[in-house]
Amino acid sequence: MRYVSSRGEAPTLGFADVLLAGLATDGGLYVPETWPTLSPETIASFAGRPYAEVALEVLTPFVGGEIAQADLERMVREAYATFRHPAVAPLVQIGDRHFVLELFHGPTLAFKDVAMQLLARLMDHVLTQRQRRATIVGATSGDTGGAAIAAFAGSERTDMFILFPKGRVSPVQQRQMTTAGRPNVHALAVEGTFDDCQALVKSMFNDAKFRAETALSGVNSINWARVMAQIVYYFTAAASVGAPRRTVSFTVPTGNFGDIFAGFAAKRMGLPVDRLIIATNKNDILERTMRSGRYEMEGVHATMSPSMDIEISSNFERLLFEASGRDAETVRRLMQQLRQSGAFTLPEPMIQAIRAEFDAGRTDEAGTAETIKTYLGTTAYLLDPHTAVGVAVADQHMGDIPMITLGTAHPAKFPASVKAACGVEPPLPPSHGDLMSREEKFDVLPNDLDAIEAFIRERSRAVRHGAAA
Ligand SMILES: Cc1ncc(COP(=O)(O)O)c(C=O)c1O
Ligand SMILES: N[C@@H](CCOP(=O)(O)O)C(=O)O
Repeated sequence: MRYVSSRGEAPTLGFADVLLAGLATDGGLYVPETWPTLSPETIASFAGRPYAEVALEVLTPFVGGEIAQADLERMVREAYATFRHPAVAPLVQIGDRHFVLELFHGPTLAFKDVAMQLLARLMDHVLTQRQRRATIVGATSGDTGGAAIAAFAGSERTDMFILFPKGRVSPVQQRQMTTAGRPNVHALAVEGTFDDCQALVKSMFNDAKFRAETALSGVNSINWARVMAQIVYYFTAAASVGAPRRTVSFTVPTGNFGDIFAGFAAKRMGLPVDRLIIATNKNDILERTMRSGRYEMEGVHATMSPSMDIEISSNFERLLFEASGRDAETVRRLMQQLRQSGAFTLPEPMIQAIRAEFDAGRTDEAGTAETIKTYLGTTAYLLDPHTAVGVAVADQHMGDIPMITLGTAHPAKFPASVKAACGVEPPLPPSHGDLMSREEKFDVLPNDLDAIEAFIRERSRAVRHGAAA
């Protein structure tokens, strides 16, 4: 399996290089050169099978033989053994044909653990084989950071720097990043929004000297391996409600478009998916794009679903590549317009191609709170605010086909918002023990590329020096 960049000007790479590269050198995102497919019999066989077994089957074609099968199998098994639920990603029925796919039973209570637990093992494996180290940078609106720090803390081959928007994550999310107490992980509170943090990360990748000098790598969903690992649960969920015999739809609480793009990938691989529904909060740029065909930034609003407070939805670029018939020149042009003017208009055939497979909906703060309260009252099911956005939008799109809404976070990550919505304050699971009383350690930095690069250079030198001493 080879991977190509959505902007068409970076070298074609194999899996291990894509894993370490993060962003392509032309600023684009890697996608598989061709989509592997799974037969209906294989998909049917996934029902009731252990999650790790299904993961191995879905992931193997993407790895393309670059990691020995026995090693891949061991890493997959170990990654999913960290989950508290034996099914890893169980389905819970909340309506006649409506299910929530609970993706929050991993170490940090959000869907990011599903990919991050595997990504850390894959990266360590490849770095060990190559006798090298990497500096990992990541931007987070709350969940990616904690999941990455939990997965990489103590890794001897990586120094990790996570940029989060100061004051815009929940206290639980912040503490998951700031209390790890490991010398190789660093939480940086940036004076800005998630989009600023993500732009800083992309600028570091586009700074060729810094990238080479620090052996830069990334763990956001710009890294193909993140999206790849997220494809698996679309198969397990659909198979357990009758696929491929039955078609299903998915509603996905969306921000950076990584999770829903994984659903698109599952469909390309042969999963019978009817609609992929983009659910947005007040930050509704994708919902507006679906209506008008114009992607236009207006500024980010802080909401009770903070992990979705995003306007530059990175993985939308992967969809643009597909919807343009893999026309990298068109993608480059649209991305340049976005950089220059904060907007672009999709050519009509592209927006039509997207509308053929995707729908979109939004809900505001009142709608999110109302959904939490209603579902607690009618089904005794407690939603986190992100999943609630998904459930509210799914309810706008219910038809005869089973609907699976992705449950992206545990309500205990957002206790204040959940309590305000329904009066119940969800407790943290025992695995989180003393999280709220541990000592926090983080640095506050300006939204300034030079300052952040200087900080990273200085800190990773100090860590390496300390390790050598
Ligand atoms: C809890 C939660 N829900 C939904 C999202 C949106 O997912 P994506 O960015 O893959 O669209 C995120 C952040 O990514 C998240 O942390
Ligand atoms: N919502 C995310 C934002 C980063 O998304 P990613 O999937 O690209 O890592 C978060 O919680 O950090």
